[in-house]
Amino acid sequence: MANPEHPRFIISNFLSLDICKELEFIHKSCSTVGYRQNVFSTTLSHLIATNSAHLIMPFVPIRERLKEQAEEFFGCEFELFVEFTGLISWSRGASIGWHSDDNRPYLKQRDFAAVCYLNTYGEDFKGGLFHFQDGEPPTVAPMVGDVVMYTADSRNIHSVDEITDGERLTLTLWFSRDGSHDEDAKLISFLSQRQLHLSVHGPHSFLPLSASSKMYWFPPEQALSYESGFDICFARIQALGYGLYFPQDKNCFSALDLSNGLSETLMEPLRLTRKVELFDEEFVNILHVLQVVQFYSWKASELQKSEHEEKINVLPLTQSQREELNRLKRAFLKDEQLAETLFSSMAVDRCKQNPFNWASFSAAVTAWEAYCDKLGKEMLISLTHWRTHQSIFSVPSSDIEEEIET
Ligand SMILES: O=C(O)CCC(=O)C(=O)O
Ligand SMILES: [Fe+2]
Repeated sequence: MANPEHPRFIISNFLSLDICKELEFIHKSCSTVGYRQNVFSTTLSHLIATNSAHLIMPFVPIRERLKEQAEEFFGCEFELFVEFTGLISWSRGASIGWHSDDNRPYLKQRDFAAVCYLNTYGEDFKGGLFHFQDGEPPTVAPMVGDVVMYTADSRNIHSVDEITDGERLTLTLWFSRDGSHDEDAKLISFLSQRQLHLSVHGPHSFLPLSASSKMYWFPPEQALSYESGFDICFARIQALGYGLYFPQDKNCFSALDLSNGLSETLMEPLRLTRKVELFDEEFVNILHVLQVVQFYSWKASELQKSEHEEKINVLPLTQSQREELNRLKRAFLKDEQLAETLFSSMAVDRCKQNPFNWASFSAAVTAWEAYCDKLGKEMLISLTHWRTHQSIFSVPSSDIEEEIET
């Protein structure tokens, strides 16, 4: 039973390293500007809104296990509801002072919090220690895979120190006893609207689409003028050592219509470059490129071990293409220093272990499609069960396989 004065728990190694990496891949390819300064977030409804609903699948078993733990630990007689699920990253400069999680009139429905750490204090970021104002333990140093759970009321006033380097990443959930705040019901209704026309056997479109390009400009108050700051997708691609290039014929950058929004341009088809080379395959938009490059980062060591037969289309960049590339960079990374401060990784050594090569990158493009296709099928079958039960849960894999076969 929980200590009634400060009901809280820490569970070590709750999530495997692999699932933490998968959630990092999802966040780094789908996040938008967050609700606090220097914070970025990925919500499940945002995944649905950007045609990436299949990416909610990895969250399903985790939400289920966390809810069970919360019900058991906090001795709930009735079932709890997940009120919110989101990936949240904190970059340099982000922090939060003493607060309880239900401290606003519109947050009163929050009864319990679960914060899962997806990376590690001291290794992936500096600063960012979690403190409870009273009781034990006074401090939690985030460790990949660990979870801290606490009641959202004033018995668990807490704070997070300012991040001073790297990026601190969490999966954060809140639970409510009040069924009218059930996130599942809202997500199922949204999914039904978006997915109804898709069939399990038909061709899938898992290519990401933008909800609103304004959500990707940092800082958000500059998203109307684009005078300073940067596009967060562009910055993440650049942080991994790539550049972007628009095929000249279609979207001539010099003819760009700024009144339409600078970031709108990034929703046009484009190509990827690295150093002095152009990868001669078209991506539908920047979100597509971002998912593939983040997928490659996640899977690089696996992909480099396997043999690749495919023919790889890589061309040397011409002088005029290089100039175009730099022009784009100046437009989308107005403040390159700020982008580097927020997104540069402390764990550079990991990249050195997996030197880049186009053959394994090409294999990543194919592997990413297979990954999305598999999750997409699972999602569509699960949705029929979720609709029946008005609840999001893991449908047994035997049921899913049976329905894919028939
Ligand atoms: O990330 C954490 O450790 C806690 C964050 C927090 O307190 C909040 O989001 O309310
Ligand atoms: Fe909090």
